[in-house]
Amino acid sequence: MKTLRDPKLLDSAIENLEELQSKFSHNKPLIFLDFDGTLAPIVENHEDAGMDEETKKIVNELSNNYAIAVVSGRGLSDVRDKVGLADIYYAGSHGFEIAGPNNFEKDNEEAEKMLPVFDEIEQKLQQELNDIEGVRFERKKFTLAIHYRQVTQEKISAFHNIIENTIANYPKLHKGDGKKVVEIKPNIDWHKGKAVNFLRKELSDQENPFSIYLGDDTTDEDAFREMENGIGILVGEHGNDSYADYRLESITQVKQFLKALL
Ligand SMILES: O=P(O)(O)OC[C@H]1O[C@H](O[C@H]2O[C@H](CO)[C@@H](O)[C@H](O)[C@H]2O)[C@H](O)[C@@H](O)[C@@H]1O
Repeated sequence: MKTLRDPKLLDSAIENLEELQSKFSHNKPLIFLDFDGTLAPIVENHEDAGMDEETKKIVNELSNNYAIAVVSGRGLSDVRDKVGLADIYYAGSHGFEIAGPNNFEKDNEEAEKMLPVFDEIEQKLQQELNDIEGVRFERKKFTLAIHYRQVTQEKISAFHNIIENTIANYPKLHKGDGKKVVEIKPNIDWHKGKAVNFLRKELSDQENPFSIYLGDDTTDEDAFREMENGIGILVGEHGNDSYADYRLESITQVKQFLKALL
């Protein structure tokens, strides 16, 4: 059972590398990687995010030695294009759409039924938020991100109020938060943690394979908390307590850590 802790009290995964590696010395771990804030730096416009050449090379080499999956809030096709590796697994839309090698595909069936509701709320929110400058919509298959990184401080509470009032009329949807983004998701008991547990069965023949999950945002907490046999590593901070076991300060440290696994 994982417990919530102040991230400042978490041990560094880099400074405690030997201790950490000893936990899986006889058992090659599965590796789960979040994308934004973990493999790619957070940038002003969501379209511009990307991995640098060094990170691409490390993830590519890692995929030759380990079973890996990238688990992202981004849409599946978007994150797959940005990572660019054909032979690994991906979970997009916060786990609602999953794909892997040999044409493996698994969309959440309940979420599938909600696509018309997403179309409706997207249109409605676009009209209602039209007067707030800087709002950016990002439609993923099963989730809708509404970015406010470029909204001025004095408009932010109006932004949240409009979304709150609108979503109150849509019981089939619920609202989550991320870094300067509101995410509208299906109101279904499914998230990155459940997607990771599903993938752990796909990626391994073992009953309960050892796994490592690296992530930076509140949505990654679902994966840290649900991890049955493994280590969660929080990258940077998201402003709240964490279920992670270790921390890394930055994407530079993520690269150092992943290189050490090669
Ligand atoms: O689960 P992740 O892979 O971490 O995706 C979470 C969200 O990341 C993206 O938004 C965030 O990164 C943007 C680019 O750096 C930044 O501009 C934005 O403010 C951040 O919230 C992505 O656009 C979302 O769809 C993901 O859900």
